[in-house]
Amino acid sequence: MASNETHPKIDPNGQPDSQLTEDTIMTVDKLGMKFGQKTVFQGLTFTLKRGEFLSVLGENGIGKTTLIRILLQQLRPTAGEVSFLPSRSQVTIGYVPQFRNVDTEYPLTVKDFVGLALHDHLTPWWSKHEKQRLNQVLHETDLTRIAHTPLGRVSGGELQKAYLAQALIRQPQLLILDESTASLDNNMKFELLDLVKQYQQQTQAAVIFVTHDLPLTKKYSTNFLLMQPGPYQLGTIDQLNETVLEAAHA
Ligand SMILES: Nc1ncnc2c1ncn2[C@@H]1O[C@H](COP(=O)(O)OP(=O)(O)OP(=O)(O)O)[C@@H](O)[C@H]1O
Repeated sequence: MASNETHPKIDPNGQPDSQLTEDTIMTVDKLGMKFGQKTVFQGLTFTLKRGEFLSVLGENGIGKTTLIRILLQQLRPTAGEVSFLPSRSQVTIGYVPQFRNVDTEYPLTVKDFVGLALHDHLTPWWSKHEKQRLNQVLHETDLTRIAHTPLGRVSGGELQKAYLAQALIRQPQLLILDESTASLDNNMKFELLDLVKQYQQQTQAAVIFVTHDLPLTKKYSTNFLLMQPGPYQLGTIDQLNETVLEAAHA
């Protein structure tokens, strides 16, 4: 777990946390994004450390998914930069999307679906080592029992676990969840995040969790980033109080 001493105090002016440590996995420096004339955010500066669980909060349309798409290099920012340490190629990123229904006729089994993430391209076989890793991740995400069930027949919670298993199979150092618990029932939300936390504790991975869910944020996060129309706020989770949230209408 990252030490609180290296984290910024609540920062209403968006000042950078300049304390790079050997635990730092990512730096975001004066990041800005515009679509045409519309500025989504600007001057976003923070660092992410191994073992940190950062919840990204903020009202609809404030730019949370845009930030994630920049981190995933799906979008190029209009200002500033994101750097990974020691380098982008040495940081594996896992991504769990928002829940979406799968066609009930979707033919792949849970196991085949999770295994898709083993390769960047389709291959007809898996190596012995890959089969072991696949079985291990199915076990860790509690999917062994339904490994041979077609994905179109599983519940919403099981589907999200399958996406999580896909994201974990390459043992990412950074795991990004973009509203991945939305639409799940309460028990399932906690179950999914328990699995995330378990992985994080085993590996010291960093987690970025985009959410509107405050109970989950408070239970699992070490830190928060609150995006809002004025200056954004960063802080440790014990600094996330009602005043901060009310000010942001989050
Ligand atoms: N490709 C795009 N082209 C133009 N505008 C975009 C594009 N992508 C996002 N936007 C706009 O950028 C703003 C931020 O969108 P974004 O999806 O990042 O918000 P969000 O905080 O994730 O919202 P929500 O909580 O509803 O998911 C919105 O006004 C959105 O319409």
